Amino acid sequence: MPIDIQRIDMDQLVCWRIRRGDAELLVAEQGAQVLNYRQGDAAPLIWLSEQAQFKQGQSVRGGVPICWPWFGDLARNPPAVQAAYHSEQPAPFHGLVRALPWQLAEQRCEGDVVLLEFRCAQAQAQLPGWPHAVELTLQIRLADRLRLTLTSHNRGDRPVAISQALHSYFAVSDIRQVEVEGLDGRPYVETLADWETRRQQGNLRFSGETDRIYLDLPASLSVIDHGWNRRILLTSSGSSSAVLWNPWIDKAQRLSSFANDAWQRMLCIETANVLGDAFELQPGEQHAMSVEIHSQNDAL
Ligand SMILES: O=P(O)(O)OC[C@H]1O[C@H](O)[C@H](O)[C@@H](O)[C@@H]1O
Repeated sequence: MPIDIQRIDMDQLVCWRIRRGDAELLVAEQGAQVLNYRQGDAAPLIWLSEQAQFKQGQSVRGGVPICWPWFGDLARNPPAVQAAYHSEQPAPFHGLVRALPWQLAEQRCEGDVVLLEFRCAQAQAQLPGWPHAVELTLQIRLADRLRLTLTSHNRGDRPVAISQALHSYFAVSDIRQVEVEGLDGRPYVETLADWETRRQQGNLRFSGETDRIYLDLPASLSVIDHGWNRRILLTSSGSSSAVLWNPWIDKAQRLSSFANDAWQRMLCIETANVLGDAFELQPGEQHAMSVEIHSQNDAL
Protein backbone atom coordinates (compact mmCIF):
# COMPACT_ATOMS: atom_id res chain seq x y z
CA MET A 1 0.00 0.00 0.00
CA PRO A 2 1.45 3.42 -0.93
CA ILE A 3 2.39 5.48 2.11
CA ASP A 4 3.64 9.04 1.97
CA ILE A 5 4.45 11.35 4.88
CA GLN A 6 5.17 14.99 4.14
CA ARG A 7 5.89 18.05 6.22
CA ILE A 8 3.85 21.00 4.96
CA ASP A 9 3.32 24.52 6.22
CA MET A 10 -0.19 25.81 6.74
CA ASP A 11 0.27 29.56 7.23
CA GLN A 12 2.18 29.76 10.57
CA LEU A 13 1.85 26.08 11.52
CA VAL A 14 4.09 23.14 10.74
CA CYS A 15 1.88 20.24 9.73
CA TRP A 16 2.30 16.63 8.72
CA ARG A 17 0.28 15.16 5.89
CA ILE A 18 0.06 11.39 5.83
CA ARG A 19 -1.32 9.56 2.84
CA ARG A 20 -2.00 5.87 3.18
CA GLY A 21 -3.76 4.26 0.22
CA ASP A 22 -6.73 6.53 -0.38
CA ALA A 23 -6.80 7.86 3.20
CA GLU A 24 -5.39 11.25 4.14
CA LEU A 25 -4.60 12.59 7.59
CA LEU A 26 -3.40 16.08 8.41
CA VAL A 27 -1.86 16.91 11.79
CA ALA A 28 -0.50 20.21 13.12
CA GLU A 29 2.57 19.90 15.30
CA GLN A 30 1.19 22.71 17.49
CA GLY A 31 -1.10 21.09 20.04
CA ALA A 32 -0.53 17.73 18.27
CA GLN A 33 -3.83 18.64 16.71
CA VAL A 34 -5.34 16.36 14.09
CA LEU A 35 -6.88 18.69 11.52
CA ASN A 36 -8.37 16.44 8.91
CA TYR A 37 -9.04 12.79 8.24
CA ARG A 38 -10.69 11.46 5.13
CA GLN A 39 -10.94 8.20 3.25
CA GLY A 40 -11.21 8.24 -0.55
CA ASP A 41 -13.94 10.40 -2.01
CA ALA A 42 -16.22 10.06 1.00
CA ALA A 43 -16.96 13.13 3.13
CA PRO A 44 -14.23 13.68 5.74
CA LEU A 45 -14.72 12.01 9.10
CA ILE A 46 -13.17 14.89 11.00
CA TRP A 47 -14.51 18.41 10.52
CA LEU A 48 -12.26 21.43 10.08
CA SER A 49 -13.83 24.88 10.08
CA GLU A 50 -13.94 26.70 6.73
CA GLN A 51 -12.80 29.72 8.75
CA ALA A 52 -9.95 27.89 10.53
CA GLN A 53 -6.83 29.97 11.08
CA PHE A 54 -3.40 28.44 11.34
CA LYS A 55 -1.66 30.76 13.78
CA GLN A 56 0.95 30.16 16.44
CA GLY A 57 -0.42 30.25 19.98
CA GLN A 58 -4.02 29.81 18.85
CA SER A 59 -5.95 26.55 18.82
CA VAL A 60 -7.39 25.74 15.38
CA ARG A 61 -11.20 25.51 15.15
CA GLY A 62 -12.05 21.90 14.29
CA GLY A 63 -10.02 18.71 14.12
CA VAL A 64 -9.09 17.19 17.46
CA PRO A 65 -7.76 19.73 19.97
CA ILE A 66 -6.28 18.22 23.13
CA CYS A 67 -7.72 19.51 26.41
CA TRP A 68 -5.21 18.80 29.20
CA PRO A 69 -4.48 18.87 32.23
CA TRP A 70 -8.05 19.96 32.72
CA PHE A 71 -11.13 20.05 30.59
CA GLY A 72 -13.31 23.16 30.19
CA ASP A 73 -13.68 25.59 33.07
CA LEU A 74 -11.15 24.65 35.78
CA ALA A 75 -13.63 25.77 38.47
CA ARG A 76 -16.02 22.99 37.35
CA ASN A 77 -13.36 20.32 37.85
CA PRO A 78 -12.89 18.01 40.85
CA PRO A 79 -11.02 19.73 43.74
CA ALA A 80 -7.83 17.69 43.18
CA VAL A 81 -7.64 18.84 39.53
CA GLN A 82 -8.19 22.45 40.60
CA ALA A 83 -5.54 22.14 43.31
CA ALA A 84 -2.87 21.20 40.77
CA TYR A 85 -2.99 24.73 39.28
CA HIS A 86 -1.27 27.48 41.29
CA SER A 87 -1.47 30.83 39.60
CA GLU A 88 -2.81 34.33 39.97
CA GLN A 89 -3.60 34.19 36.27
CA PRO A 90 -7.09 33.01 35.30
CA ALA A 91 -7.03 29.37 34.30
CA PRO A 92 -7.37 29.02 30.51
CA PHE A 93 -10.43 27.12 29.25
CA HIS A 94 -9.54 23.54 28.25
CA GLY A 95 -6.15 23.51 29.98
CA LEU A 96 -2.69 24.53 28.92
CA VAL A 97 -1.44 22.55 25.95
CA ARG A 98 -3.78 22.92 22.98
CA ALA A 99 -1.95 25.92 21.51
CA LEU A 100 1.59 25.04 22.65
CA PRO A 101 4.39 23.71 20.50
CA TRP A 102 4.60 19.92 20.57
CA GLN A 103 7.39 17.95 18.91
CA LEU A 104 7.23 15.05 16.50
CA ALA A 105 9.31 12.56 18.49
CA GLU A 106 8.91 9.56 16.25
CA GLN A 107 7.57 8.51 12.90
CA ARG A 108 7.68 4.99 11.56
CA CYS A 109 5.80 2.37 9.61
CA GLU A 110 5.17 -1.16 10.75
CA GLY A 111 4.11 -2.94 7.58
CA ASP A 112 1.34 -0.72 6.30
CA VAL A 113 0.57 0.81 9.68
CA VAL A 114 1.77 4.39 10.16
CA LEU A 115 2.75 5.51 13.65
CA LEU A 116 3.52 9.07 14.69
CA GLU A 117 4.29 10.18 18.21
CA PHE A 118 4.07 13.76 19.37
CA ARG A 119 5.40 14.93 22.71
CA CYS A 120 4.71 18.08 24.67
CA ALA A 121 8.09 18.90 26.21
CA GLN A 122 6.71 21.79 28.29
CA ALA A 123 4.45 19.42 30.25
CA GLN A 124 7.61 18.15 31.93
CA ALA A 125 7.80 20.93 34.52
CA GLN A 126 7.46 24.08 32.42
CA LEU A 127 3.75 24.79 32.26
CA PRO A 128 2.82 28.16 33.77
CA GLY A 129 1.14 27.73 37.16
CA TRP A 130 1.28 23.97 36.95
CA PRO A 131 4.33 22.73 38.91
CA HIS A 132 4.26 19.08 37.86
CA ALA A 133 6.39 16.95 35.57
CA VAL A 134 4.31 14.78 33.29
CA GLU A 135 5.49 13.15 30.10
CA LEU A 136 2.62 13.82 27.73
CA THR A 137 2.43 12.06 24.38
CA LEU A 138 -0.09 11.63 21.62
CA GLN A 139 0.40 8.55 19.53
CA ILE A 140 -1.34 8.53 16.17
CA ARG A 141 -1.82 5.15 14.56
CA LEU A 142 -3.14 5.14 11.04
CA ALA A 143 -4.19 1.80 9.60
CA ASP A 144 -7.62 1.09 8.12
CA ARG A 145 -8.82 2.95 11.20
CA LEU A 146 -7.39 5.99 12.96
CA ARG A 147 -6.42 5.57 16.61
CA LEU A 148 -5.33 8.41 18.89
CA THR A 149 -3.78 7.57 22.24
CA LEU A 150 -3.05 10.26 24.81
CA THR A 151 -0.63 9.10 27.51
CA SER A 152 0.28 10.93 30.71
CA HIS A 153 3.23 9.60 32.69
CA ASN A 154 3.94 11.21 36.05
CA ARG A 155 7.69 11.80 36.15
CA GLY A 156 7.49 14.02 39.24
CA ASP A 157 7.68 13.09 42.91
CA ARG A 158 4.14 14.06 43.90
CA PRO A 159 0.71 12.79 42.87
CA VAL A 160 -1.12 14.86 40.26
CA ALA A 161 -4.78 14.91 39.27
CA ILE A 162 -5.78 15.39 35.64
CA SER A 163 -8.94 15.74 33.57
CA GLN A 164 -8.73 15.68 29.78
CA ALA A 165 -10.44 15.26 26.44
CA LEU A 166 -9.73 14.51 22.82
CA HIS A 167 -12.10 17.22 21.62
CA SER A 168 -13.03 15.56 18.31
CA TYR A 169 -15.11 17.48 15.78
CA PHE A 170 -16.91 15.07 13.45
CA ALA A 171 -18.23 16.06 10.03
CA VAL A 172 -21.96 15.44 9.57
CA SER A 173 -24.38 16.02 6.68
CA ASP A 174 -26.81 18.02 8.81
CA ILE A 175 -26.92 17.84 12.61
CA ARG A 176 -30.72 17.57 12.42
CA GLN A 177 -30.36 14.28 10.55
CA VAL A 178 -27.96 12.70 12.99
CA GLU A 179 -28.33 10.53 16.07
CA VAL A 180 -25.80 9.15 18.53
CA GLU A 181 -26.09 5.55 19.61
CA GLY A 182 -24.61 4.04 22.79
CA LEU A 183 -25.85 6.60 25.31
CA ASP A 184 -29.18 5.01 26.19
CA GLY A 185 -29.72 4.67 29.95
CA ARG A 186 -26.50 6.52 30.83
CA PRO A 187 -26.34 9.46 33.25
CA TYR A 188 -25.33 12.86 31.96
CA VAL A 189 -24.71 16.31 33.36
CA GLU A 190 -26.77 18.92 31.52
CA THR A 191 -24.41 21.88 31.67
CA LEU A 192 -27.09 24.11 30.10
CA ALA A 193 -29.47 23.53 33.04
CA ASP A 194 -27.39 24.22 36.16
CA TRP A 195 -25.30 21.11 35.69
CA GLU A 196 -28.23 18.93 36.69
CA THR A 197 -27.72 15.17 36.44
CA ARG A 198 -30.20 13.43 34.14
CA ARG A 199 -30.51 10.08 32.40
CA GLN A 200 -30.49 9.53 28.64
CA GLN A 201 -33.40 7.70 27.10
CA GLY A 202 -32.85 6.22 23.65
CA ASN A 203 -30.47 7.69 21.09
CA LEU A 204 -29.47 11.34 21.29
CA ARG A 205 -30.96 13.55 18.57
CA PHE A 206 -30.29 17.26 18.17
CA SER A 207 -32.81 20.09 18.13
CA GLY A 208 -30.99 22.86 19.97
CA GLU A 209 -27.75 23.80 21.70
CA THR A 210 -26.25 20.70 23.30
CA ASP A 211 -23.46 20.64 25.88
CA ARG A 212 -23.58 17.52 28.01
CA ILE A 213 -21.13 15.39 29.94
CA TYR A 214 -22.05 11.72 29.71
CA LEU A 215 -20.74 9.36 32.37
CA ASP A 216 -20.47 5.57 32.78
CA LEU A 217 -20.27 5.07 29.05
CA PRO A 218 -19.65 1.84 27.17
CA ALA A 219 -16.54 1.58 24.98
CA SER A 220 -18.43 2.07 21.71
CA LEU A 221 -20.49 4.98 20.48
CA SER A 222 -21.66 5.70 16.97
CA VAL A 223 -22.83 8.62 14.96
CA ILE A 224 -25.65 7.56 12.66
CA ASP A 225 -25.83 10.06 9.82
CA HIS A 226 -29.04 9.60 7.84
CA GLY A 227 -28.15 12.38 5.39
CA TRP A 228 -24.92 10.73 4.27
CA ASN A 229 -26.10 7.16 4.93
CA ARG A 230 -23.02 6.69 7.06
CA ARG A 231 -22.11 5.45 10.49
CA ILE A 232 -18.99 6.71 12.29
CA LEU A 233 -17.86 4.35 15.02
CA LEU A 234 -15.81 5.43 18.01
CA THR A 235 -14.20 2.89 20.29
CA SER A 236 -12.49 4.21 23.38
CA SER A 237 -10.32 2.81 26.11
CA GLY A 238 -9.16 4.39 29.37
CA SER A 239 -12.23 6.64 29.31
CA SER A 240 -15.80 6.26 30.52
CA SER A 241 -16.98 9.83 29.97
CA ALA A 242 -17.59 11.96 26.89
CA VAL A 243 -18.73 15.47 26.11
CA LEU A 244 -21.38 15.88 23.42
CA TRP A 245 -21.45 19.36 22.00
CA ASN A 246 -23.15 21.37 19.29
CA PRO A 247 -23.39 25.15 19.70
CA TRP A 248 -26.50 25.56 17.50
CA ILE A 249 -27.52 28.99 16.15
CA ASP A 250 -26.87 31.59 18.85
CA LYS A 251 -23.63 30.26 20.33
CA ALA A 252 -22.24 29.71 16.80
CA GLN A 253 -22.21 33.49 16.39
CA ARG A 254 -20.01 33.91 19.45
CA LEU A 255 -17.39 31.30 18.54
CA SER A 256 -14.06 32.21 16.98
CA SER A 257 -13.26 30.96 13.46
CA PHE A 258 -16.73 29.49 13.10
CA ALA A 259 -19.18 30.36 10.29
CA ASN A 260 -22.67 31.31 11.43
CA ASP A 261 -24.14 28.21 9.81
CA ALA A 262 -21.28 25.78 10.60
CA TRP A 263 -23.20 24.25 13.54
CA GLN A 264 -25.19 22.28 10.95
CA ARG A 265 -22.10 20.46 9.68
CA MET A 266 -20.31 19.38 12.86
CA LEU A 267 -20.78 17.40 16.05
CA CYS A 268 -18.27 17.07 18.86
CA ILE A 269 -17.97 13.78 20.67
CA GLU A 270 -15.09 14.34 23.03
CA THR A 271 -13.58 11.17 24.44
CA ALA A 272 -12.74 12.22 27.97
CA ASN A 273 -11.77 11.70 31.56
CA VAL A 274 -13.91 14.34 33.26
CA LEU A 275 -15.78 14.86 36.55
CA GLY A 276 -15.77 11.51 38.41
CA ASP A 277 -13.76 9.96 35.55
CA ALA A 278 -10.76 12.30 36.11
CA PHE A 279 -7.72 10.44 37.41
CA GLU A 280 -4.82 10.86 39.80
CA LEU A 281 -1.34 9.64 38.93
CA GLN A 282 1.07 8.60 41.65
CA PRO A 283 4.79 9.27 41.00
CA GLY A 284 5.91 6.94 38.20
CA GLU A 285 2.36 6.01 37.24
CA GLN A 286 0.86 6.44 33.76
CA HIS A 287 -2.56 6.60 32.19
CA ALA A 288 -3.53 6.12 28.55
CA MET A 289 -6.80 7.14 26.94
CA SER A 290 -7.52 6.27 23.35
CA VAL A 291 -10.17 6.53 20.70
CA GLU A 292 -10.33 4.59 17.47
CA ILE A 293 -12.41 6.01 14.65
CA HIS A 294 -13.74 4.48 11.47
CA SER A 295 -16.75 4.76 9.25
CA GLN A 296 -19.17 2.47 7.48
CA ASN A 297 -20.62 3.99 4.37
CA ASP A 298 -23.94 2.97 2.82
CA ALA A 299 -24.46 1.22 6.12
CA LEU A 300 -27.87 2.40 7.29
O1 LIG B 1 -14.38 27.53 21.97
P1 LIG B 1 -13.59 26.49 22.72
O2 LIG B 1 -12.78 27.04 23.84
O3 LIG B 1 -12.76 25.65 21.77
O4 LIG B 1 -14.65 25.51 23.38
C1 LIG B 1 -15.59 24.85 22.61
C2 LIG B 1 -16.54 23.98 23.47
O5 LIG B 1 -15.79 22.96 24.08
C3 LIG B 1 -16.55 21.99 24.84
O6 LIG B 1 -17.30 21.20 24.02
C4 LIG B 1 -17.40 22.65 25.89
O7 LIG B 1 -18.25 21.69 26.49
C5 LIG B 1 -18.21 23.78 25.29
O8 LIG B 1 -18.88 24.46 26.34
C6 LIG B 1 -17.29 24.74 24.54
O9 LIG B 1 -18.04 25.80 23.99
